[in-house]
Amino acid sequence: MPKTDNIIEIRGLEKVYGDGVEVKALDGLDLDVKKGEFLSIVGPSGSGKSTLLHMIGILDTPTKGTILIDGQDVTSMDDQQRSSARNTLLGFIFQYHHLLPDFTALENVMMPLLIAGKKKDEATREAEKLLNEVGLKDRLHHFPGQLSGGQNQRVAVARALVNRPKIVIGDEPTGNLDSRSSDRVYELLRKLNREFDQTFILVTHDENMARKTDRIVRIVDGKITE
Ligand SMILES: Nc1ncnc2c1ncn2[C@@H]1O[C@H](COP(=O)(O)OP(=O)(O)OP(=O)(O)O)[C@@H](O)[C@H]1O
Repeated sequence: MPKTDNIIEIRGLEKVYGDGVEVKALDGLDLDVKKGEFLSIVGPSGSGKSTLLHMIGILDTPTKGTILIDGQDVTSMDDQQRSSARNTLLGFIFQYHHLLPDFTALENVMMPLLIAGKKKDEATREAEKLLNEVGLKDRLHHFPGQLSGGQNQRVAVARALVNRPKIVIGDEPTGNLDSRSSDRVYELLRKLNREFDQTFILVTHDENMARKTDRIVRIVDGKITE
């Protein structure tokens, strides 16, 4: 196979939902994403953006087509390989990835590091650093129930990024945030993208943010139009 600097290669991707009334959410979609690219996905409601993100996140399987992530065909993996690829390659900034209510902001962000086997001191330091960067230095020991929606979202952003996944995917990562917090989160993602050569793929309705990314991929009716 020829060597490529693409971290993601998608070919002929199709997703059909439903038995009875069928909906073709993705309709033969091709997409290459370069390592270290910062990409935004835009398009009208129902065009297939979240479906595509779920496929890239190895959270759902396509009806047809292939997805290569970091050279591995994730569409031919069994469940165990899929979950291992998900844990080692990907970070998620999704609204439904809830924080654990009985743990503080700091503990929630430390969790992925502790699971990965890091020492508590080191995990604490790294989690504190990221929480500081998302502007929550003075909320480390608050529980999710004591934080606002936007603050919880920033905790979730810190948690998704803390173990430096190669690819970070986000569905409206700045959706609940005011423009100042939203800019701040974007700047943080950009900084990590440059420092650690992490690849970012974000679905967004925020044209302002989309314009700042390296490339805008526009989806209409399950196909890429530009
Ligand atoms: N689990 C499902 N079962 C059946 N149909 C689905 C399912 N998920 C999505 N769809 C349909 O697939 C199409 C694409 O949905 P998708 O959520 O990917 O769109 P989207 O571009 O993310 O929309 P939005 O911007 O509104 O979030 C829609 O017509 C939707 O109704």
